[in-house]
Amino acid sequence: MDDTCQTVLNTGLRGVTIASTKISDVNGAEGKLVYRGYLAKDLAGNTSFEEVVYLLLFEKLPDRDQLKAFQQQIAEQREVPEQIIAAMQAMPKDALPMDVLQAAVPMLAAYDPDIRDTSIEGAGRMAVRLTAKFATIVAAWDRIRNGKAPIAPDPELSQAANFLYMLNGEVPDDELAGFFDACLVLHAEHSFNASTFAAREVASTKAHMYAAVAAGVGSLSGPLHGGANTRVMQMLLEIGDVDKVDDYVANILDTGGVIMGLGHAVYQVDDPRAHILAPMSQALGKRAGDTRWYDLSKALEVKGKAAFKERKGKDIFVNVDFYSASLYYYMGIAVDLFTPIFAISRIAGWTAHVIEEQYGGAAAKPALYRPESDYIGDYCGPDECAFVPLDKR
Ligand SMILES: CC(=O)SCCNC(=O)CCNC(=O)[C@H](O)C(C)(C)COP(=O)(O)OP(=O)(O)OC[C@H]1O[C@@H](n2cnc3c(N)ncnc32)[C@H](O)[C@@H]1OP(=O)(O)O
Ligand SMILES: O=C([O-])CC(=O)C(=O)O
Repeated sequence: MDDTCQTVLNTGLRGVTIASTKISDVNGAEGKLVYRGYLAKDLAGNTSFEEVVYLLLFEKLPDRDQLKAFQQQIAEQREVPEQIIAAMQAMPKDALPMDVLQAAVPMLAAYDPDIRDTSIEGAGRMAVRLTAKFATIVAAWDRIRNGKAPIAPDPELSQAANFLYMLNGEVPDDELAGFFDACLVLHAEHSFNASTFAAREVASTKAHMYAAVAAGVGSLSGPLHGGANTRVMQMLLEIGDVDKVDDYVANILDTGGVIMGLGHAVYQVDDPRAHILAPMSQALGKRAGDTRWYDLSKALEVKGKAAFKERKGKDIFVNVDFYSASLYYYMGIAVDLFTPIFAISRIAGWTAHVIEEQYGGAAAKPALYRPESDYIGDYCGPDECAFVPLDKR
């Protein structure tokens, strides 16, 4: 390894700043999340997902006319080529939804008329297409795997309401659509999280947007990242009852496991998004006349935090995936769709970051991410091993 390199071995790059960005800021100490200067908590519930996509892509909030035109642009791009739907119909019905979504990304690239256009305008059009179509793919897959025909998108509906409509065949009421919209707003962007970093790393090679986004989807699927929301719900279902929380927590910590939805690589306080998601989960529980999953989440938060502190002598906090789980469950969404739902929102952040990576961020950086590694493998004594042909080994 080059002596001039800063050594941050096996730290997962925690605390290492690798590039500047104008897109978002995560203040881990204060628990603040800012999208292009605006607090995400001020945007959720007060703006639509489409407004936030516009903000992330075009660096400012739209005025009324700009928003109307942008909503129309998104609505016009929601249809997915029938060949891709046919390919999905040919897939095994038990395929993982994140695999299906990831597989659809290069297929979408094959149908994108701008795929050879390297201009920033072309990238912007690709970003809009991907954002519009992700929701259609996720909803279509859920229907296909359940033996139902996909529902065509309704251009009159918002991205949030249209997703729920394409999933269930029913237009959601305002409260449900509003809550789902707020979820999309809250999941849209989070600086250099693992999946965005993966997307930016691919974009740094000058590969096209779809190649970068496919990497982002793969990274988001992991249980330590976006995949945690599905695992949180599986954990709640496994516990099943508030009375069993103590035993569950003790057992998981005794066996070196992790409580899904707790802990974060950056936040040293509660994730600010959890404070908005939790009351929405509680409200939907009340509306359903069954607050069990919210109550169980709350008990798990309290007891999990206390047990962690007792054992490790330090605090742990809830992250975005903790309360989104019960919230989506109350919406009647299949548990393994929670992470694809994260993706139908985070696509906005990924595409904004790909554009920033390729067409200019806040400051110049070398085009290609290429860190060093420390070789700790074998040599044959002081020298490299002498090669032995196959038939002499
Ligand atoms: C959208 C998102 O990506 S948000 C994150 C979603 N992921 C999860 O909810 C999965 C559960 N959480 C975790 O695994 C972790 O908290 C992470 C990966 C998210 C962040 O981890 P980091 O801050 O890097 O901490 P790290 O994994 O190094 O853990 C530090 C210590 O806390 C422990 N710890 C961290 N999170 C948890 C948890 N949820 N439950 C129990 N112990 C935990 C670790 O075991 C480790 O203990 P040790 O020091 O005795 O080895
Ligand atoms: O920032 C992270 O490490 C994970 C996260 O919360 C997100 O991607 O929303």
